[in-house]
Amino acid sequence: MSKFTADYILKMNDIVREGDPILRTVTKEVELPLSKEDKETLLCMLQFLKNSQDPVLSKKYHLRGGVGLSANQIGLDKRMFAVYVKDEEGNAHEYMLVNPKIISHSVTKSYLADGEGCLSVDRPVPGFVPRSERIKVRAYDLDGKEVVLRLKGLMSIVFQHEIDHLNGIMFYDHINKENPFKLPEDASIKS
Ligand SMILES: O=CN(O)C[C@@H](CC1CCCC1)C(=O)N1NCCC[C@H]1C(=O)Nc1ccccn1
Ligand code: NI
Repeated sequence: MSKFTADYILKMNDIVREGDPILRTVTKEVELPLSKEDKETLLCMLQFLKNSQDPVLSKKYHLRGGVGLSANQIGLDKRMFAVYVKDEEGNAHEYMLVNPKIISHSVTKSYLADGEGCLSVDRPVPGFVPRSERIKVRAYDLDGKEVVLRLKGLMSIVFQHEIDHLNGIMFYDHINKENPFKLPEDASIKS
């Protein structure tokens, strides 16, 4: 069994930082049906995100708040990620998915108004990160069942950030070098 069992409390020192080659790796597809080990790792990753957004636990464990986490960010060459996002109404949306593929996307772009950060990047990198405004994703859940998700808004951006990680892409790869705050005409800004 790997270190990342369901009851293992993931901390910031378990998260690899830029410079580690695993972050520039195109991660390997995960075998289906999911092994017990891979299921436990995903549960551990989701718990980290929940802890990181909990006012008490994030302080107790010194966690930076995170809404998504990819397996290569904890050093695993596996095509899987977890997402935990609370929406404006306070409803939580959680996902633990493997072998994701963006099967279609909008021409229109969107950006986070404050740019993006990354738990694997210990420095601010200013600039807009252009992303597809809407995406359709096919992936597999913990039971190995195929899921197709149509995403927009913040969730679409989070999924693109995580799927980028699984392809060895960092958010700042998308920032315009000449003018980091360049906006094409058809962009909508998400705050
Ligand atoms: O690969 C995964 N990561 O690197 C964790 C990242 C993933 C998000 C970055 C932009 C889209 C996905 C993460 O969550 N953060 N990045 C660094 C610290 C802040 C935090 C964050 O952006 N939080 C947030 C954003 C919008 C709304 C609410 N909270
Ligand atoms: Ni990241």
